[in-house]
Formats: sequence, structure tokens, C-alpha cells
Amino acid sequence: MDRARIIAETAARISMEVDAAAIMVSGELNFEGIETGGIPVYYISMRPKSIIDHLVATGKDGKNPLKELSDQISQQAAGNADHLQQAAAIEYVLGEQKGGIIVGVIETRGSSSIIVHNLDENPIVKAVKECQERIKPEVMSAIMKISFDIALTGREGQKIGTAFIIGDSEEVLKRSHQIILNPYAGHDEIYRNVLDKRNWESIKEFAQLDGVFVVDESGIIHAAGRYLDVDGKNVDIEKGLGGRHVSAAAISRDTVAIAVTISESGGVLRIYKDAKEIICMECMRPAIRYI
Ligand SMILES: Nc1ncnc2c1ncn2[C@@H]1O[C@H](COP(=O)(O)OP(=O)(O)OP(=O)(O)O)[C@@H](O)[C@H]1O
Repeated sequence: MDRARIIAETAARISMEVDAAAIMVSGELNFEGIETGGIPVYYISMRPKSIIDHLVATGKDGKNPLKELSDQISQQAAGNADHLQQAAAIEYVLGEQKGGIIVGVIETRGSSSIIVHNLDENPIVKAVKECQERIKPEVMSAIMKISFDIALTGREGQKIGTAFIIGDSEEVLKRSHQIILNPYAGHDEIYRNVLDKRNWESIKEFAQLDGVFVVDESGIIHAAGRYLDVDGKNVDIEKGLGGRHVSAAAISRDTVAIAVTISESGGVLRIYKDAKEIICMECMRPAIRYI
């Protein structure tokens, strides 16, 4: 029996034994004809950093080759676990997974990992749940879906970045001003509701404007093109990030709003709450269900 089939069958057997909610696969493993006991199999996109990891982990002269190999394996394994954690969290955010055990099979150059992951212990899922104590869960989920879409597809071939400041909108409006005319001013709530998918195209269109979106906890957009008048001094965020992220972190310190940012440069989604970055994830395409 070939190696790939042994791995797929083993993953399926483990999934049935631990009563997994899903099997998530990154790589070209074929589950055709493999009994999974009705557990669905999803394919997730490849880990974007895997090639970089490979380059970093190889070809360093003067190192003990065995140490080099073990470093490489542990680095890959950690990266694979991260990858599954992110992909599983995205499925949770998208409403595809509710919780429970996910069995991941991640294939990278020369190695395969089977990872048994408890979605209830997933740090991204925990952080999303923390936000949902302040913001309606469906609002949080809608904004994250729109954000992934913005990060992955951009607009007319251009990458775009933006930010959504959600909740405590009265205080956020007091601490900000329009840089351009507010495109949402004077419109009925039905055209400003993030829960209505028909409004998503216009949100993506306005995401190209400078400034941020101000959204209340029930999902009504109050403004786009809003500049945050906050003091960015002493905000403790990752080095190299600019005004968008500094102001998002600062408004989450000065109000009880949650700030979701999508960086123009890297397609990375971050969430700030109480001045802290509680989520930082590379945007990935949603998984595709196979069986
Ligand atoms: N205080 C602010 N309020 C609202 N929007 C802001 C603020 N500061 C910057 N921005 C927006 O962020 C955009 C990008 O700014 P900058 O490059 O400094 O941020 P950044 O954190 O590096 O973001 P990115 O990673 O997306 O480039 C600006 O063009 C502007 O639209």
C-alpha cells in the first residue's frame, strides 16, 4: 500500500475513534474510497509560509546535519499546527464548524503530519468568542467574512486595506471625523446593515476609501471614510505597523469598541480589544468540502 493511502486511512481511523467533527487536509492526499464513518473531509489551501520555512531551515553551512534536520522537522510541525489552527478557526468563523475535534492532515515537502486539534481550545476561536461578548456573533462573523474577501480579492486587481471599528459607536464617532463625505449618511438602515449580504459589494467598494468604517454592535454602519483622532503614543503593537493599526489599537483602548484591521501590505487580519492585539491571522481561502 502506498504511503499516502496509509496516512489517509490512519487519519480517517483516528477521526472515527475520537469522534471528530471534520477532517481537514492540506496537500494532495486522496480520500476517495476511504471509510470516514460519515465524517466530512475538507481541503484547505496550502500554507503560504511553508516554502519560506523550508528555505530558512536548510542550507546553513557549519551546522550539525542531524540538528538541522530536527530543527526543520520541529519548525515544520509547529507551522503545520498553526496552519490547521487558522484554517479550523476560519471554518468556525464562517459558521461551518461549531466546535469539537478536528483531525488535520498537513502535507509539506517531504513530510506529513496528522494533527488532532480541539476547536474549543483554539486561541483564535476563544478570542472571537471574547469579542462576541460585546458584539452580536453574527455581526462579528459577517465582518470577518467581508474582511477575508477584501484581503483575498482586493478591488480591480489592487490590494486594499481597511478597518472596521465595531461597537460603542457613539464614543467612536466622538473621537473621529470624516476625511471625505460619509457615503452612508442619510441612508435607511436596510442599506447600512452588514448582516444583509446585498450590502457587501458596496462595503467592499467603500473599503477603498481612506479611513475606517464605524459599525454599531447590531451591525448598522454609521460611517465610512472616518479618521480616528486618537493618541497613538504608548500603543504597544507589532513594530513596523503604521497609522491604521496604531489608531485601531488606540480606539480599542479609549472605548469598548473592537477594531478589525486588514493590512494592505500583507493580507493579514488583526483584531484589537482593550488596546491588545487578540487575533493576528493570515487570510486564507475557505476550505472546500470534498465528502
Ligand atoms: N488615524 C487614522 N484613522 C483612520 N484611518 C487611518 C488613520 N491613520 C491611517 N489611516 C489609514 O490607513 C492607511 C494606511 O496608513 P499606514 O500605511 O500608515 O498604516 P498601516 O498600519 O501601515 O496599514 P497597512 O499595513 O494597511 O499599510 C491610510 O491611508 C489611511 O487610510
